[in-house]
Order: sequence, then structure tokens, then C-alpha cells
Amino acid sequence: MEATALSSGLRPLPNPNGYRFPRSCSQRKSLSLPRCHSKETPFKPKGSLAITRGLSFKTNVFEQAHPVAGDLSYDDDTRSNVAEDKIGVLLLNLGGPETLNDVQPFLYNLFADPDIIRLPRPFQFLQGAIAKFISVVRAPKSKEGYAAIGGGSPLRKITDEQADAIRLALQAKNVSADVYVGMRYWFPFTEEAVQQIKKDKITRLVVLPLYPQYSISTTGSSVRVLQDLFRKDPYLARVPVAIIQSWYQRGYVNSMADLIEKELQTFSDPKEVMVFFSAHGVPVSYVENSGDPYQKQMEECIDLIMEELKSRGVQNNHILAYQSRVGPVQWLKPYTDEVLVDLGKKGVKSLLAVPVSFVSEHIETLEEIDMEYRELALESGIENWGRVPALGLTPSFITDLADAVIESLPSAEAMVNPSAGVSEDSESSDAFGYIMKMFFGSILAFLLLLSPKMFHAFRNHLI
Ligand SMILES: C=CC1=C(C)c2cc3[nH]c(cc4nc(cc5[nH]c(cc1n2)c(C)c5CCC(=O)O)C(CCC(=O)O)=C4C)c(C)c3C=C
Ligand SMILES: [Fe+2]
Repeated sequence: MEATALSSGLRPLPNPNGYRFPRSCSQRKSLSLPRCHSKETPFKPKGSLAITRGLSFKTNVFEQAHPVAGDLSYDDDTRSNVAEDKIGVLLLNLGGPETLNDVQPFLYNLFADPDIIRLPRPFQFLQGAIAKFISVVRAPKSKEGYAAIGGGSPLRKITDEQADAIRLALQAKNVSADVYVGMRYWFPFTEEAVQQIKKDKITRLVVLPLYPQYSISTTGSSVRVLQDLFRKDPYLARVPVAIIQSWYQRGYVNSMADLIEKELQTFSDPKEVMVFFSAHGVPVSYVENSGDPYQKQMEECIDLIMEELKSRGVQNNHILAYQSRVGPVQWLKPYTDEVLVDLGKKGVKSLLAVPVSFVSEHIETLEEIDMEYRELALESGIENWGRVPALGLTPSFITDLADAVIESLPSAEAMVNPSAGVSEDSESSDAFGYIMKMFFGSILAFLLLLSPKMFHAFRNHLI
């Protein structure tokens, strides 16, 4: 597990093996935090810089449907005499539309994320307009998908259940913690969770993204938002925070091996089954130009799961492919749909699909794998199809996440770099930039949406 303190961006910190948090509350290290007299300013949409892994990201100003962090105040005295840690765990996740009406605004939030659509600097002012355009064009296809799985994403419900399960697992290990859920693109937004963390006067926070492997587009994006929120707030800037960057290399391996081993037994001839790992893809440029470790971690993760299975005497063939590509750029290969056709041609008859980049059921397991890929596989000559369920509330998995939280607690560090604040100069240039973006972005969105030729050209690439 790689855990880092928020203040240090993605710098790995020592992770002492076998650490056990003190059992009784009174044994816990008491924190004496400096007094803070400044009142917060309310959140307003403006660009601010966050530095992660040496990359700088500009927050976009067009995000819609985001709640604002209210003008919270707090009692100074409660911070200076904290007798014991009040531990918080923040689960970060993607979020998903709960109804079909949510689909387009959800897609807007997703495509307005500069970590999802990465525009060259001179074109970044178009992010909002492009997001609006793509979300409108893609919404009908996405709606079909969500309609097929019951009219909305199950992600919020499952993540809330995971939060509760992790809280109970921590409690069973004598660590009392409040567990929060912060979604990147839909409710409950990360901003809401952070507001609650502040209201609850949490004094030590562990951030646990629910993505086993790190990608700039997932964990990276969520952490960037968090860093922006923490930097702006004098209270939060001082709370010690540990971020668990990835955790595919720990208990996840055994839990996945358990699920695969169990599911193989549902086939009439388990030894003949091809284990088909299907990971969510990312554009190749993330890995090749921006140093996204996602592909490397994914391959390492599959090796670890297969090694574990081998140690249990399970010797099946396996393959890794990438699903869910969007847009006209190159994504990580091989592509799941192409590999399925190829395997059918090669005479593979039994296949067990294993979703490996996400730990809840969601549209890409329930619709893309269970419906689209299953159908394609059967058409391609594969006769026996199975799918491993997402880990969800699997007890060994939840226990391991609770252990990861406990192990990361000592590495939490306050975010204390006041010089990283937004200067007045940058605020005024941000205001100017904001007006310019709104102006040109609105014109572009208007032109794109009114042009049927453009609409169809984009639509053909996007859906
Ligand atoms: C590890 C997981 C994920 C990575 C990496 C990832 C990158 C990524 N995704 C898109 C575009 C879309 N993703 C969508 C839904 C979606 N994505 C993930 C996970 C990862 N995405 C999940 C779990 C979900 C489902 C949420 C739910 O509602 O259940 C969607 C919307 C659905 C659709 O229209 O297909 C889009 C679009 C990009 C462009 C990207 C990397 C750049
Ligand atoms: Fe995605």
C-alpha cells in the first residue's frame, strides 16, 4: 500500500508494517493544534493550482451541479485542546446518476474534469463548452445503458454500504471512526463530505479512494479536488491527512482470488475456462505522456492474482483487456470487444469475465459486461460465459481496507503550506479568465449545438 500525506502530494511516506493503533482512546496521541483565527471565505468558482506528481492542474470554472462549501465557522478553543484524535475516513468514488434525468448533468461534470478531457493549455478555456457539447451528444446512449440497469447507477447505495461496513470493521479493531463518502461527479460530492468532516471537527483523516489502482483520471482527479478544498481552508489545512494512493497489492489479491476460484467451480470443466480480466481503459497518452502508473499497476495486479491462484493449484489461462473507451483517441489495448471476437475465432469455449478496476457493481459491469460483452462473446463462438461479481461487501476485502486505514494513520500529515494560497493577483486574473471563458465558451457551445453537421460528426465518434 502506498499512503501519502496530503501536504506532500504523491510523495510516498513510510508505512510501518504491523502497526496497531493504540487500543484505548486514552492511549492515543493527543494533538495540540495551533489556534486559527481566520474565518473562511465561501467557495467560489475560480481557477487554482494544485501540484501533484510535478504536474499542475487548473481547476475548471464551468462545473455545474456542485454544491458550494458554506461559510462555516468554528470555535477556536475546540481546536487548541483536542484531547484525542477524532478519526475520519473519507471514501472517494466516481459517483453515478441516480435517475435518467441526472445522466446529462453527470456526464457534464465528468467531461468538465480536466483530468478526463485534457486540453492543451491555450484551449483550456473551452473545457466547459466542450463538456456541455459532449454530454448532450452522449446522453441518449448513456441513458439507454442506465435504463437497462434499472434507471440509475447503484454506486451511491453500494458505496454507502461499504462506508458502513468499513466503520464496523474499524470498530471491531477498536478504532472508532466516522466514515464519509465523497463522489467526484455526482451526489454526495466531495465538497459536501469535506464540509461535514469540518462540521464534525475531525482531527485526523484517512483518504481512501475506492479504486484499487491509481490513475490520473480517477484517484488523481479526486485528490486534486480535495487538495484544492484543503488549501483554501485554514482549519482543514492543519488537519493531518493520509492518502492511500493504491491498494491492489494487498488483501485485494486474496479476495479476488477467492471470488475467481469460487466462480470457476460453476463451469462444468473449470480447468478449461479462460480467465478474462477486463479493466476500465484510459487513453494511451495518459500512460505515455503523463506518466500515469495505471497500466503498470494493472498488469502487476493481474500477475499477483494469478500467482495467488497458482499457489492454490489453479492453473487456468488468463488474459487482460481494457473496456469502456470513449471518443476518437487511442486507449490502452487490447480492447475487450476485439479480444472476445478473437478468442471466439481461436476456439475458446469457456470464459470467466473478471472486472478488475472497480469494487462495486456499476453500469460497466451490469450493462457493458453482463449484456453487451456477453452477447458479443456468445455470437463469437464462446459457449460458456461467467462473470465474477464485484467485491462489494466481501468481508475479507472490507477487513483489509480497515487494516489499510489503520496502518496509514501514523503517516498523516497536516497540510501547512500557506505560501501555496491564491494571491490577490492571481485572483484578479482568474476573474478576468473566468469572464473570457464564459464568453467564448458560450459562443462555441451555441455554434456547436446549432450545427447539425458538427453534431453528427462528433456523435459518430463519441457513441
Ligand atoms: C478505474 C476505473 C475508471 C477509470 C480509469 C475511468 C476513466 C475514464 N472514464 C471515462 C468516461 C466515462 N466513465 C463513465 C462511467 C464510469 N467510469 C468508471 C470508472 C473509471 N473511469 C465507473 C465506475 C463508471 C460508472 C459509474 C456509474 O454510473 O455506475 C462514463 C459514464 C457512463 C457511460 O456513458 O459510459 C463515462 C462517459 C473516461 C473518458 C476516462 C478516462 C479518461
Ligand atoms: Fe469511466
